[in-house]
Amino acid sequence: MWSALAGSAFPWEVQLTLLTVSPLILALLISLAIPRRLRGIPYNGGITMWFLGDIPSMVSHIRRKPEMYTWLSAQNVKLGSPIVQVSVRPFAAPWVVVADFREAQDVLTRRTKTFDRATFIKNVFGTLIPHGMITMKSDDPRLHTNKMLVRGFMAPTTLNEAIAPQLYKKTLQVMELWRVKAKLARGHPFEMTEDMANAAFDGIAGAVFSLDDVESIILAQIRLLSPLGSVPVPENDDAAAVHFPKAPMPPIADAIITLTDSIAVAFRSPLSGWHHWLLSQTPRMRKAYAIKEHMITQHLESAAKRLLESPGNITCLLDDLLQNELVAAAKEKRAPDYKSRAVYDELYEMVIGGYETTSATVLWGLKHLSNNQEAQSLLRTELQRALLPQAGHRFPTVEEIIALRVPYLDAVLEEIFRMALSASAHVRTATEDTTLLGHFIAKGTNVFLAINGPGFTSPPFPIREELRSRTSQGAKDEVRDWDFGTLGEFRPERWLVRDELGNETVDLSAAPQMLFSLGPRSCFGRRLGVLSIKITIVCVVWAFDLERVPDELNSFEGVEVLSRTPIQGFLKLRERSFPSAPA
Ligand code: HEM
Repeated sequence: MWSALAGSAFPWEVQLTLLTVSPLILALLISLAIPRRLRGIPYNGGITMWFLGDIPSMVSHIRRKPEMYTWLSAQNVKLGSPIVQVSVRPFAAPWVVVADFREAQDVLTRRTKTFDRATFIKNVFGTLIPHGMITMKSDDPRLHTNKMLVRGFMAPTTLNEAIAPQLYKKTLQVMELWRVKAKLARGHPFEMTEDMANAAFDGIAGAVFSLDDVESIILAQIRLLSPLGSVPVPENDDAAAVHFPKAPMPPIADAIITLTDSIAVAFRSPLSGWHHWLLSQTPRMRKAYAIKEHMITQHLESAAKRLLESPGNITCLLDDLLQNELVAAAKEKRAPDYKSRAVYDELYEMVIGGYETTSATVLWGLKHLSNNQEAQSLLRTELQRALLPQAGHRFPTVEEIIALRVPYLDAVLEEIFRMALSASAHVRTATEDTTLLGHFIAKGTNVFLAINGPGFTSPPFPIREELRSRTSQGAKDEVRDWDFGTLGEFRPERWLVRDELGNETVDLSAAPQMLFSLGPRSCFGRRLGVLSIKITIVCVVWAFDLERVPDELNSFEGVEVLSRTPIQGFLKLRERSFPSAPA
């Protein structure tokens, strides 16, 4: 630098100033980059920690095991503490990781003014849906407007009458695809991850936009595979998987999935939203964004025309949103504003929120059912007892599935949610200086409430009662002493109890489960997600035996894209004299 300046054309005053100021700027940058610790909260030490914080450790973990959240809760175990701090973002305050059911429940449901929607989440989703509610703090004045737009989405009538038929239609399509694949695979396992993600996309995109069948990824795949008489099958190795050719993605699905999957960059990269914003400027992403916008505009315009002619004819969530806006506009004597950014982002947010989360959860569920043959056959027996009299040799109708009252099915679903860990931590940001488990938490700190470690899937850390918040202490009796000895096992019966009349029912406090989070900012689409998962599980178990997959293809390791998905999503399906579709 000295020699470069000496030969430069700058006047000597400027050179002197640069020489004095540059080291100061460098020192300032270094001091900003050095992780600032929260006093008293355990953290990883060591020389690299001094400057880079935990970034090298996290990056090396993600290289071996592509999951950030398992690394986070592993730090609690490593440091032997229910509360730890990690430093994984340059120039940013450390994150706090809490691994304890009671404290997570307290933060999410009772300390909602002190802990709000996280800036981490805003950075993850902010590039694609800056006007979606998921990016907003609870005191954001836009939140109310957005909530008004989507207020009827999860109403039982909307879900049962308009949305469930869409989800059901798409589920029967994936059943048909798997029938074709199971026949071609001749008893060999095959990968389901992509099919399940595509089916979930078809389902949620159908529910939100009522997309045409030409946009269905699953139908394109059926068209490709059904005419094939055979595919190469490894003859001398029963454990080897069969692979199938893939149909090209329909353009709208391709664009939306490209955009949605790109969010993983913001989630995993130490530069988070910045990194994702840069990626979003590439020609491929810009093109995908333009296709998505054009598709929404077209659907909004045609639905607005249709709803003005015949109000109340709701076929998807977009119709419901428009109907809300038309009613509000008429009431307020103004023109409807159905092309606001809030409208576009809320509609697309439903796809982002519902696509990968739902498919990942179903995949984990199917893996557990294939590994637990007893639970699977008990579920089938219970479904047959409830449905055979009306359904006979066809798939149950969507109305029959909705009306099902089978406690064992509800218990299986609850156990799938508990073990899926497709969302393995919930995040909040402190809105003021406060304390958590006896430690000072500075305003602005991101707090990760890990649900994939101690207190959930393994015994909790012992915590002195006086370290808990006042509200947590007050709710002590709401949380049970669970038997952690069996929590690593898939046991749906843990949720079943007898009520005072002796009827079997599900006890939702029987085990620690908060997959959809808790409190006012928990999952908005939970009901839709549960409905979709219920329809899929019933149809799969009705149509196929899920045989145990050979060990070499049966790992329960996960990969985080946006949700945590199995790395090995193999299933071995045996068709049970395939049911016909309802007339
Ligand atoms: C198995 C399926 C699903 C899982 C595991 C899941 C999980 C979650 C989680 C963990 C959150 C964050 C909650 C928090 O910060 O406390 C969330 C938020 C959200 N989810 Fe889901 N979700 C699922 C399905 C869906 C579906 C189907 C939709 C849309 C139709 C959806 C829409 C949303 C929205 C809009 C939010 C933001 C809510 C807000 O800002 O208040 N989710 N979800």
